Formats: sequence, structure tokens, C-alpha cells
Amino acid sequence: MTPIFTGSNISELDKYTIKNEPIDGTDLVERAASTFVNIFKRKYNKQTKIYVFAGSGNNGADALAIARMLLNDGYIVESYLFNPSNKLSIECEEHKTRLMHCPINRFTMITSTFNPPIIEDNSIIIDGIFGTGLNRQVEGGFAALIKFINSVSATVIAIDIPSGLFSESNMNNNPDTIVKANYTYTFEFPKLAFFFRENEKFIGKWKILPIGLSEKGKREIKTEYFLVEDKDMSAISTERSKFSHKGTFGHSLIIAGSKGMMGAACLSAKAAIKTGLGKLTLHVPSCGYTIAQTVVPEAMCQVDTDELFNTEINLDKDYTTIGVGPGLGNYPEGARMLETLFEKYRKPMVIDADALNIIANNRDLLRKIPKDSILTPHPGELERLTTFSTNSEEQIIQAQNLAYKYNIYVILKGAYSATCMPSGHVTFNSTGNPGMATGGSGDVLFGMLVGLLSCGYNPSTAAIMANYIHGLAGDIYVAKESEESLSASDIIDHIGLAFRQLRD
Ligand SMILES: NC(=O)C1=CN([C@@H]2O[C@H](COP(=O)(O)OP(=O)(O)OC[C@H]3O[C@@H](n4cnc5c(N)ncnc54)[C@H](OP(=O)(O)O)[C@@H]3O)[C@@H](O)[C@H]2O)[C@@H](O)CC1
Ligand SMILES: [K+]
Repeated sequence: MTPIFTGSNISELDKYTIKNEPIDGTDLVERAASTFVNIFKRKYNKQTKIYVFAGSGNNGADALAIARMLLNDGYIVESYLFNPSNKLSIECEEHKTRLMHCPINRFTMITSTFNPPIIEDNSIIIDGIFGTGLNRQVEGGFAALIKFINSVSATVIAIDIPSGLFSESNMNNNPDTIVKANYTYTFEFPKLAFFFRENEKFIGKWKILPIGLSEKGKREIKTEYFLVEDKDMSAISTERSKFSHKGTFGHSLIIAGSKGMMGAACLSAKAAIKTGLGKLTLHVPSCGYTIAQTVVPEAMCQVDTDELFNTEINLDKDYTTIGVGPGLGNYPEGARMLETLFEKYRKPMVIDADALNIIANNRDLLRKIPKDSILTPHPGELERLTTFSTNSEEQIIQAQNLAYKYNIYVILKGAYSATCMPSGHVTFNSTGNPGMATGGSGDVLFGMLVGLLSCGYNPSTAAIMANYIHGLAGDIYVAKESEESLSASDIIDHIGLAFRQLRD
């Protein structure tokens, strides 16, 4: 998994690479800049007018090196170095000198007043004012500069991170003093701030540019946060044994549905089956019997004595895992049913949707949840389980605390669904698309979790894989059709292709 380091981790790793590779800081900037320029040249032709804004640290050094390389390649570049305190980093000083040696060069160093140029709409601004070394909120002249950049219509490309955005927490930052980039090319790792929805308007589309920082250093520096990518799905590449039988992949139970909500039960059951589980029993209220048997003929049906809701726990088998929640409804007997379930069944289970709402109304149930169970709240459900917050940074902290306190996995669903582990670690998922914000999508994820636990994956692997494959199935569908038309059933229909793509 790609680690997501903090700003101070990154400068530690920077120093480690410089010392151990060995490479000096100036050459590291040169390497970062040329990686950026290679990508840039593929996208923009030499007629594009480029404005480079550089600060006094190494983000500025990157920007000045980029300006030089583009000039040497025949681009039209105008560069501004902002140096009000007359103090440049060693690398910035060196790359300023190199830039000034370029023959056709429009370079200005600003130490006091800045008269902004007229920037044409079809030009590009390269933002290298501040990077991961930002150590306080932006004010004064720099704030005015950032407001100017945000006021023009040119395309803004941020180097490493938009200037003014802190790498981690921006809860107390001023949104008016952060560059709103269209694209962010970030070195080696994504920054934690990229995963919070409030920051999307600053970061735009982002891409990681590998610059070869020390692998040994990366292993030695500890972080709690990771990004899950394709390469992390190797756990599924094992072939199924020829001698497998349906018992090999477990017999699991899903308790779901109520009158008017049988769709949730059926979607989750279908997703579990499509994810490889051996046998499934679906427990539904008696009004759902015909629906379940018709829509999901692969599942056996266990019928509750209540017509409208699930009220009983029937552990007639030693189920491999149990999933509870989709479409249960919120009803008086729900809490007692969950309490009985948690008392009778002590293996990791999957808990979603209305089961989470029932727990939120009966918080004593939290400490009764079997260890290593997986809870899958969306932000609204998390808020009910913890405390009110609309801020996504705060929500991650709340999910982390919940996971740690109750020894469970909490998957906070969203654009980069975050799996918060009992160990305190958090993994962000990288697949999926906005089309997946559709009714039933969560029921499908829930079913996939049941399926993977049933196949014998441990809860940590199941959580990471389910999110990834769920998102990938949605992405495969969108590559053929569109985000607008994506339905939960389309996700289920593409689980098979997602598995196949990961195995190939
Ligand atoms: N990761 C890597 O390995 C590599 C990283 N590289 C690059 O290095 C970048 C990090 O460079 P960095 O550490 O020099 O910090 P950077 O962001 O340029 O700014 C520091 C300067 O800003 C100033 N300053 C800060 N806040 C301020 C404020 N609010 N208002 C005003 N001033 C403020 C601060 O001044 P001071 O605090 O001393 O007043 C200092 O002068 C990183 O993002 C990436 O682009 C690559 O080149 C190669 C490999
Ligand atoms: K920047």
C-alpha cells in the first residue's frame, strides 16, 4: 500500500534520501522537476503561455527548475519568484541562478510590491509558492497573490500541493487563501488532505509523480494512513483449488429486509453470492419469503415469525459469518434482536444500515459487538453513532476512535471510503466514481463483505478488498456506459469482471 506521510515525515524522508542514496537536494529538485515536465509536455503544446509563481522554499525551487526546463524546450514562460524576506533555501537559490542563465528569459524576483501581469484565459499557471513546508496560515501579500491566482480563468497546476493548503489538517485554515488548482501533481505520495471532500475544490484532479525517494526510508518512517491500489489486490490472485466444494467458501447468514425494503435484502444477498461465498441463508420477515425465493433463488430462505420485520435469531447452523442490517427498518424489537445476536454469535460479522441506526439508539450495544466485526456507516450513520460533525477530517477521527475503542473495523463510506482498523491504521480506497452514490450501492458493499469473510479472508483483507472491488466494478460499468445510469444491480453485474481484471 502507498503510505500517506505527514509533512514532517516527508521532510524526514527527503533528508534520509539525500543522505543515503546519496543525492543532493538540488539534484532531487531537478529530478522532481523533470518528472513534472515530462508529463506536462505530453499534455500542453509550445504555444501555451505559462506563468510560473515560485516561493522561497523547495516548492519554489521545483517551480524555477520547471520554468528553466520548459524554456529550454521552447515554451513561452514568465516566472515570478516571491522573496519578501530576502531568504531563499539553498536549492531555491541554486535553481534561481540556473534559470537566470537561460537565454530568452522573463524572470522577476518580487521583494515588495507585485503588479500582477494580465493572464490570458487559455494560459497555464504553475503554482510553486508553498508546498509541504507551509507552516502557518497565509496572510498579507501572499494571501493577495493567491486571491489573484484564484481570480483568473487560466488553468492552474499545483506542484506537490496547492499553495496555502496544509498537508494534513485544514480545519482551521482560511479557504480564501488557498490556491484553487485544476490539477495537482504530487511527489511520491498523496497528502492526507487530498482525501477530505472539503479540499476537492483546491486540489482538482491529482496524480502522483514518483521521484524515487528511498524505499528503505519509507519502510522505516511510520504512518497510520495508506492508499489502496491495484497492486495491493494480490491477495485474491490465488486460484481456487480444483477440489473446492461449496463448503470450502462458507455457509453464511444475512439478516435483512422488512416490508417495503426487500430490495436491500436481495441486493446484499446477490452481491454476497457474486463475491464467491459457498452457501447463503437469507433471514427475512414472512412478507419477504416469496420475494427472496424468486429474486435470489441461489439463497436459502429462513422466515421470521413476524410478518413485517426481523425479530428473531435462528442459529440453526454454525454460520461462517453473519451480516445484519440492510432494509431492517427501525422498530422496537430491533434492539433486542441485535442484543441476542451479539450474545449468541461471537465471530466477526458485518453490520450496516438500519442495524447501525438501532445501535445508535441503544449505544450499550456497541460494546457487545463481536471483536473484529465490520461496520459500514455512511457519514450520516457515523454521526448518529458518535457526535454531530459535517467536517470530513473530524468524521475520520471519530471513525478511528470508534474502531479503536470497540475493537472493530469501521468503513466510513464516501469518495475515498476509509477503512479504520482497530490498530488505528486507516486505508483509503482508490476505486469508484460519483455514479456509485446511488440507492443500494451500500447494500452491495455489505453483501461483498459477507461474501469475502465467508470465503475465509480475514476482516482486514475483506474490508480492503470489498471496497476496492466494489469501486472497480462500478468503474468497469462506467467505462462502457455512464455514471448517470449506474445502478446497484450494475455493480453486482460487474463484480465478476472486476475479479477477472485483478487476476489478469
Ligand atoms: N518530498 C520530497 O522529498 C521532495 C520535496 N520537494 C519539494 O519541496 C517542497 C517542500 O519544500 P520546503 O520544505 O522547502 O517548503 P516550502 O513548502 O517550499 O515552503 C517553505 C518556505 O515557505 C515559507 N512559509 C511557510 N509558510 C508560510 C506562510 N504561511 N507565509 C509565508 N511564508 C511561509 C517558509 O518560510 P519561513 O517559515 O522561514 O518564514 C519557507 O521559506 C515540497 O512541497 C516539494 O515541492 C522536491 O523538491 C524534492 C523532493
Ligand atoms: K504549490
